[in-house]
Amino acid sequence: MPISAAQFDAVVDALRRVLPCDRPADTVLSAWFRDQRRLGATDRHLVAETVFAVLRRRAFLTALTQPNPTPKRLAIASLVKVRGLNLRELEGILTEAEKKWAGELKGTTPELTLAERAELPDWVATQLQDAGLSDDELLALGQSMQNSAPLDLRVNTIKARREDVAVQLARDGIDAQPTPMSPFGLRIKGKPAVNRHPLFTEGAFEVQDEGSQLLGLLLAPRRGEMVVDFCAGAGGKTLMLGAMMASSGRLYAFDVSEKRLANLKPRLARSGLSNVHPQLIQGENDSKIKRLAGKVDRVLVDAPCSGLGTLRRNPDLKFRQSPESVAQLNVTQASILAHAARLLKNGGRLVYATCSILPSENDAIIDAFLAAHPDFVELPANVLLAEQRVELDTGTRLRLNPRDHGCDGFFAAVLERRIPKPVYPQDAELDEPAGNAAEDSPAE
Ligand SMILES: C[S@@+](CC[C@H](N)C(=O)[O-])C[C@H]1O[C@@H](n2cnc3c(N)ncnc32)[C@H](O)[C@@H]1O
Repeated sequence: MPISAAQFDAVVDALRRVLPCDRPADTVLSAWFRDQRRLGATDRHLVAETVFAVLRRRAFLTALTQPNPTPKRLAIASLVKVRGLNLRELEGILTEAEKKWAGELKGTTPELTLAERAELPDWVATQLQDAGLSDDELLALGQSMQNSAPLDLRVNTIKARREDVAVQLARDGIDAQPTPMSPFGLRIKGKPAVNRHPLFTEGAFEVQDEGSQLLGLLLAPRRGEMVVDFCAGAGGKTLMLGAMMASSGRLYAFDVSEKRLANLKPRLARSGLSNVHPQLIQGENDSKIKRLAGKVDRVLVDAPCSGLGTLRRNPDLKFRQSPESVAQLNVTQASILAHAARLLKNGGRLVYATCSILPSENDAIIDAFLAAHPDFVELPANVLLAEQRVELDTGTRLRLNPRDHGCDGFFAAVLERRIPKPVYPQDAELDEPAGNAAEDSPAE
């Protein structure tokens, strides 16, 4: 479809705002859209698609537009080389010189390094290669992150059944197929505005990547249990855990961000759950947490991370993360895990998860934790998923990526606390008390 001069100008202006990558691209773009009242839905879609295409293929497009990778030239190169528009479709937009250059682009293939072909920063490619990824694997992983992500829903099982939601959506022209792995998931064809659908406002489903849903299945919280979602954010996973507990027991949603917890409130209201207790904490050392030590059945640590597994949705993270920012995150991740682990009673289960593909945020954190905590053992994720009838075997630790699993890049390890029996009976009282889950509260 041809693109109009106004649409093209909008793309270039939006790119100018987004490309410095000093703030999240989706935040910058949303703010920019708020000021562009004259743009209709089709224009906005085109602008967003083109901006994100440039971010996803920035190394390739930058090489093509040397020595002058301006927002305008990046936009032209993206439309011609990534989207495949022909020059007729750009008629009336380009100057004669730009038309000539765009014509030459058609037959140009720039020389790229392996990391550039994978569209990954050098330091990320190096970490992955050091962890054993071959050139072909690195390339395939990087390329799978260059597509846009599908739209997945998680059906709220306390309000609806997956089959019924799919049928109702189909009646409204939305194609929703069961996700291949998660028993609660639906994958939507295209990008319809599902958050305006009555089933969404009634709380029958939430938007959630299938990979996220698998983390809940690993934790497998049960009715009546005491559960902590340590890094609950806006509650994507909290709501799933609450539904898995059939709205019974107690589910604490901790986070240090007041704003994110505030975003949980309307979602919680829609969900119909009555077992969720959001708690703002000052950090992993907060006294509210200490009061729960040794009393909790299950803890989810969805740790703050680089987000490098979500490059399909947030391609700007490649330019906003660095070895230094990841090193800082590693310190926080290890500290959160160590503090969260103290909450568990004997036999309790903890899932540590990230949406990162970097070994330093994943295996390195778990290996160091296990070496320092002999009272924890690791449970095999593949066996736990098989128990939940999920056909997926990535070994002892869960490792998801868009190339092999069609969902975002996720990592998870499952730990169980096994406090050794005291050798001398008088030592028994030194153990942390098992506590009565439902009656203990961190805040009161
Ligand atoms: C990956 S996000 C969580 C996403 C959320 N679980 C969801 O499913 O929507 C990580 C969260 O950790 C929170 N966080 C950062 N430092 C923390 C800390 N010391 N203790 C608890 N939460 C923390 C951040 O505010 C952020 O909301």
